[in-house]
Amino acid sequence: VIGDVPDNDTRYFVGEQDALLAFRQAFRRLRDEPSWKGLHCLLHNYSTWHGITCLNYHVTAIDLPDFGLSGQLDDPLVLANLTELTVLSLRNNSIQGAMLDFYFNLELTSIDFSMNMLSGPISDSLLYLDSLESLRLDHNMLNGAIPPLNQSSLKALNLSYNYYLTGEIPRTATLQSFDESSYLGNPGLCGNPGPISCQNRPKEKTSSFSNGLLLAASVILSVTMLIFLARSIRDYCMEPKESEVVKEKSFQLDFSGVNVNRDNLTSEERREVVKEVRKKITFVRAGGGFDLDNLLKASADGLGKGSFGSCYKVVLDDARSIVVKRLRELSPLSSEEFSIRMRALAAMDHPNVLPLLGYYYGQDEKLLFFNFAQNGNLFNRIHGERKGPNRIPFKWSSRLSVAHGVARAMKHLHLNTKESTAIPHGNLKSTNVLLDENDVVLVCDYGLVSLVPPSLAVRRMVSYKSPDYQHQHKISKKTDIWSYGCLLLELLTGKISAHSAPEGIQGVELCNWVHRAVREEWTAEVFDAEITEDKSAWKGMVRLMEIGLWCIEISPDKRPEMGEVVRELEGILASNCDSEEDSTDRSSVSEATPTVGRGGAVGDEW
Ligand SMILES: Nc1ncnc2c1ncn2[C@@H]1O[C@H](COP(=O)(O)OP(=O)(O)OP(=O)(O)O)[C@@H](O)[C@H]1O
Repeated sequence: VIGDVPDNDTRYFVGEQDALLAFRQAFRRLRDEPSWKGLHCLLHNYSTWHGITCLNYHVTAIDLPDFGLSGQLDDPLVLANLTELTVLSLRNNSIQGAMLDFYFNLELTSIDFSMNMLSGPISDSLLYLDSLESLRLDHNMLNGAIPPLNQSSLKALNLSYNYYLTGEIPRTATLQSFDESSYLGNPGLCGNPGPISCQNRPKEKTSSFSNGLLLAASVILSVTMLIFLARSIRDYCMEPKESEVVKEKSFQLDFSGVNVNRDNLTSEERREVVKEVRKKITFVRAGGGFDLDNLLKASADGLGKGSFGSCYKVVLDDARSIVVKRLRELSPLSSEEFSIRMRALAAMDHPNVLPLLGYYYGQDEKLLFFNFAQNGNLFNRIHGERKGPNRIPFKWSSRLSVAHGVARAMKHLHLNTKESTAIPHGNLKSTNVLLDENDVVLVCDYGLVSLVPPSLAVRRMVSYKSPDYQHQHKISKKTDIWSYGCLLLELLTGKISAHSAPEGIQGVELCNWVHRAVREEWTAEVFDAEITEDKSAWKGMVRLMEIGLWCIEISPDKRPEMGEVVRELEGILASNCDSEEDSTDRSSVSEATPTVGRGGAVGDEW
């Protein structure tokens, strides 16, 4: 029914949408398919996308048999976000490469990849599909051993004519219950109920056997890894409180040293544990996933403790660095509520917003996963190593592009925040502005106001306290704009604001200080000495200071919108480029000292 949107309409199933888009990307036929456009299940609860079925606003079926799909799915977890998927039918296409993994598609009842060109082993993930009723993988080129499928739900199986399946058909009740037609056309496969007896197998099958052994070993290994994952997460959740952890500077997520007696768990219990853990970790971005086993094996270094928890850096085996943000003192949120909020955060996709990769929801523990920003935070860039030999000057043009990047991110957050469910940033400050390896700005810690009780949000958020915030205890877009103004003042003056200084660091009443400077017509001293050397940029600096003052107008109504700020900054950037060109010609450099005046943008007296 069109318009039948649930109350929680802020949710935007970006994960599901992304999964389908990534799937589409692999096949030209789908890229050209006119119906695969726009939102799929979210707004209508039915799909206009050919072959896609929705139920309760989730994708439940992909049914594209005989559809001319030719190509390869490079990411085996491409459909991981389709957690409600029950039917996957891609029969009689030309799909190549490895089979998909279904570790996160636990509701699957029917999988049909028959008559494609799949190669490589049959995915072990099938072992975890408790509701699987029908599995058709016939007429492909799959190799290796058959995983020991034993779900009683499985009523139809066809693995015939893959040619390269090897080893003995596992003696599980389920696999033994099918007749030989399920296994025909695999000369390396032996044992009941297949057509070839293991005794009669030719000698050269040793290699196949060892392949089988290897595969069986890898199945066991991966199950073992998953049990570690489950136990590690459980043990991780019982780690000392974050204050102790941060004090230690680092801690180990690896519990492989702990004497885990895996034999204590029946296979049924193992599967339960693994399923539970998998259900609790959700990746919200296609391609944003990472190997969880790796995550738990790596050691984690404490990055610091903030208002809502602590951050840890974890370096994965593939050298990728992940940040785990461990949240505390949240509102009591059900898994569903938490996931709606997470998906709202994930939907805030912008090149200057640090993307959420995924999250973990446990009873006592909530974790968010992000990429690590290599060049640290803006606070350290402005104030770090000030007098030390390692200080790299933070030039005007870099500061201006940081100001621009933050403004773009804030504009995006504001435009994509519905008034009714308002999630403004809420906590903009220099430690929440990160720089990646190319110095691209990534604003982080946005939207957390939606996760904490209002009383706590009021006490802990809005780092640079605006007068309206102090009086009314209301967090709004206008308090964000105030914070942005303070951030500009910090960037321009190089002074630490008392309101946003990390614990143990002294700061000044920055807004008052700048207003005094303006009132008393101080000149260049108001700016950080590191940038005033570049005299060609003074005009831009003055203009940026004026924008900062505009943002910290006492009356919220007089503060600009972020869109206006972005426009103003783009004006400065354009003239900055001009003056950089001109500055090669010394004659055009003004020698006048800058004076911050009250431009048209600045109104109220202080
Ligand atoms: N993805 C990231 N990459 C690099 N550093 C990060 C990342 N996320 C957070 N940090 C850094 O980790 C430290 C701790 O962050 P955290 O968010 O816990 O606290 P905070 O930003 O100081 O305060 P608050 O919680 O009030 O925002 C900060 O110095 C922050 O800049």
